Amino acid sequence: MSKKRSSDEFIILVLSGAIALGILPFVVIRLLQKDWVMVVLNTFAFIGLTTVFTYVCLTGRTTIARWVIASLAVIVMSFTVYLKGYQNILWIFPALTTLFFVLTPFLALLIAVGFLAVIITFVWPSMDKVMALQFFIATGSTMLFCFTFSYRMRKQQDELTILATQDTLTGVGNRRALEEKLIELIDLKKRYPEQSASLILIDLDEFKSINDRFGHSFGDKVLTTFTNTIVDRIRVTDKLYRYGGEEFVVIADNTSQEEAITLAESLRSSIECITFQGHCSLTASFGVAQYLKDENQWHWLERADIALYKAKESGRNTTCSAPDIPF
Ligand SMILES: Nc1nc2c(ncn2[C@@H]2O[C@H](COP(=O)(O)OP(=O)(O)OP(=O)(O)O)[C@@H](O)[C@H]2O)c(=O)[nH]1
Repeated sequence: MSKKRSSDEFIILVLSGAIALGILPFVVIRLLQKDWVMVVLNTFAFIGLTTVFTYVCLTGRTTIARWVIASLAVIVMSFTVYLKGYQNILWIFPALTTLFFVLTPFLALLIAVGFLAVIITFVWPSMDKVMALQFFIATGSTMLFCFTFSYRMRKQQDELTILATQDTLTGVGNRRALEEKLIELIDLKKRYPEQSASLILIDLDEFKSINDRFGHSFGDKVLTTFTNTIVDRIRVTDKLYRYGGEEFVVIADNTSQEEAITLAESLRSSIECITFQGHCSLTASFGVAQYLKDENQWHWLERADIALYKAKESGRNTTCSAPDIPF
């Protein structure tokens, strides 16, 4: 089955693959010229980059790969300019650009400035004033363009991630974020089956009547007050998600069924205490389900939903436990 690659993996694969292919002709040329030091240096870069390419291809991991590419770019280019002098200065431009592709903008800028400082010490004696000016303007503008581009791209990426995973009204995680978190958590439970995790499905009681009596925007305010109350009460490691209109899920990692019921009961009491300018009070029903070995996220949610249904049937403003139906 073919695996969809992330844009991160794609960038690293293109960079490592393209630079390795670009270096290969120079390994051959330096061999023919019997320039052994350059043969070793270029072969080192070629092997490093093909190793990165293969590693990312097989594992999909990019963190180490980013650092290897950045280190190779800086080390190999510094040695090349040191050995070959000013005639090889052109190569520092792809090296500078690479830094901004693989590292965060500020880190790339810091390393790029250090890298250029090293290069300048090597080429300074062979530069006249005009050449030096050309060098500063060309490298400075390259860094400025790369930094601006990379900074904007990262900001947009962060904004898109928030848009895709956050509920716009309440600011808690949305259904998509919930599904991603459940898949990640189930993967973790498969590796560490001795650790528990529980889901608390929460549904506000008679919320339609709040909307009908006080209006939709008042209903919106009730929803945000409710989520703020829950977020304040749960641990930082627990997370709240909006599952649907007035339905929410708390994921409590490392929490057994009994502990989750205690948590749900304390959340239920906190919600009961909220009053809205004397207009109305709020209650909610809770369904609690501890993760069962081998079940998937849908089965887990379905069991929590059965418990929630039981809570609604028992008269609302109560907490019920999910049945242990094996998957
Ligand atoms: N204000 C507001 N209302 C919403 C939002 N999303 C869903 N709702 C409303 O939530 C109400 C849910 O109504 P029902 O599904 O009948 O549930 P309920 O009235 O809470 O009754 P029970 O769940 O049986 O206790 C509907 O009136 C929806 O319009 C929202 O983002 N803002």
